[in-house]
Amino acid sequence: MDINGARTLDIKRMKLSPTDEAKLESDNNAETVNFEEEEDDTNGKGDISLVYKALEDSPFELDGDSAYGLCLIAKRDLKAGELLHDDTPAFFGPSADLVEDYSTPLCLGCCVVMNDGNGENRCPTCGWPICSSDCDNIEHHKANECGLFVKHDVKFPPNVEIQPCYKAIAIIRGLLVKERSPQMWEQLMTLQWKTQLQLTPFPDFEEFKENFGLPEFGEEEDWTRILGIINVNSYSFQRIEKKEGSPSFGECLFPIYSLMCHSCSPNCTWAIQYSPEFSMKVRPTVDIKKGEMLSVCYNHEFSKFGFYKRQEKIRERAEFECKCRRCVDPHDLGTDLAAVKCFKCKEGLMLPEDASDFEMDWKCDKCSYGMSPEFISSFVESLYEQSDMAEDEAQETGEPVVKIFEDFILSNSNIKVHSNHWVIAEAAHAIVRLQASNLSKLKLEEVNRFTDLCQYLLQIKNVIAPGFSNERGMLHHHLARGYYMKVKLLINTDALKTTLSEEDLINIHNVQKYAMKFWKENPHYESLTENLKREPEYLIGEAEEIKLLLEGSNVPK
Ligand SMILES: C[S@@+](CC[C@H](N)C(=O)[O-])C[C@H]1O[C@@H](n2cnc3c(N)ncnc32)[C@H](O)[C@@H]1O
Repeated sequence: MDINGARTLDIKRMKLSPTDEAKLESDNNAETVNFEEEEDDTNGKGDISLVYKALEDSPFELDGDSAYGLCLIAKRDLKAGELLHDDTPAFFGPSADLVEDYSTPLCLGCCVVMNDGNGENRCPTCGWPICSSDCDNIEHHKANECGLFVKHDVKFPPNVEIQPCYKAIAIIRGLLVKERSPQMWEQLMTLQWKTQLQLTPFPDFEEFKENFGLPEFGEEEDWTRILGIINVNSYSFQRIEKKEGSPSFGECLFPIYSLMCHSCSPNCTWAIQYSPEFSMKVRPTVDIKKGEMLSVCYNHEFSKFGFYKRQEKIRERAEFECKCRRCVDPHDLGTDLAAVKCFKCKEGLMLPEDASDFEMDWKCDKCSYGMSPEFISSFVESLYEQSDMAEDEAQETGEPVVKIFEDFILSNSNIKVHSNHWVIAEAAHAIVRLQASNLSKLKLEEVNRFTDLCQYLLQIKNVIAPGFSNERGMLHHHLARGYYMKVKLLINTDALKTTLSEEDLINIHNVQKYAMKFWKENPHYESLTENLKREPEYLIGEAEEIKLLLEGSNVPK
């Protein structure tokens, strides 16, 4: 369950007029050359002493690394699960990536999509979308663009497309930090604002400012700098729901956690709290030794892929080459999430020898047969598409979707790809998600298959998302609920005592306890909708029943 969407790092492209796009296209090469010739100003020229000062009381400090740039390292040994420093955003803004047009605007206060019959609600002062009277007085709106829009008579909707319009709200709030808090501005100016690969050119802001209605506001250089800082550093949230059915989409710039680096097998987990003001919480998922770098996974979506596709995504969308310990290993830390079966001998496994060489042929470890990465990539892509069509296939054929996923696993696992290959793991995950919402209706053999799949996924996550990670926590939750259903079914057929020993029941209770601990200490918990909060409540009741059973009572019924 990915509550917070992703670290933004998914470069948001400002849509420019066609003329500008063409101009940027032709300027692009020249720009790259200039960029290389320029002295390296990737991290800006703010006052770094302010960063040191801001970190004085925290259990981590600033460090530098040749592969990662600035990063945070532990000042003392950190314990798995301990809550680190809460960071409040220097500014945030609604993110319109998933919104189509101005008819369902985003609230400038809480970033909720106004699709609940409140699409016409406006701020009484500036006339821009505000969902309710609760949001009228939100400081981030009132003290920022609200007055500016009144002063310059900027009306909603402005004469620009919806995505850049909302991006401009975040940029304007960032620019206003310069006047409202010069110290924070200096601190922000130390942040990285250009990506390593620099695939997306910066827009020419002059025309945009004109169309938006703020031709005189802010220097173009500062607009560019703040957009760059947002693109490289902001964390986005996509699924925190203020109320059921009305999701919020936004991105926040955190002055401290912007310095944390990414890992595809991280040692910390993060969450953005919806209220009071989008604070960010970070916890180590494993014990971290003094001097070790803290890392989070910027985008959980990427983590599921094997090394090749994952790196491709990170390069494309975050514009850097990931140097984490998982990405430098073609074996994905021994899980072999990307390994395919040899096309020739059908026995060996194919992977490249060097994960950092994207053009290297993949070689069979038994017969040395080689294939190009492009071929392997399109082969894997077509397998994934096949499993991705399961829902459509189920609708067309009337076959249960779980069966279609099962057949997919059966015909590909250990036949065309490694049994841990990410396309297989994804199909297994799809089954777990589908069956989890249907557990009380499953037969014993289906429940057994469900718990087997949870364990299969756990053996992968134990390596790539170790410790107290969200992924392992959720899998323990599903496993615990599956075990409980099994106990219940066995009791109903009077087969409990002959099937499960007392030791088995103790193990089941331990899994329940682990899952409850995951919920209790989960930084995502407060952000869950009421609906999702019911899940841990079921678990607590079920754990109580297993405990009573262990003590000799005759529950559950
Ligand atoms: C949010 S910033 C982190 C702080 C940044 N290193 C700095 O110097 O300010 C994200 C950037 O850090 C670098 N980075 C973070 N994680 C990395 C990783 N796993 N491998 C390589 N570079 C990484 C990339 O340049 C990325 O665009």
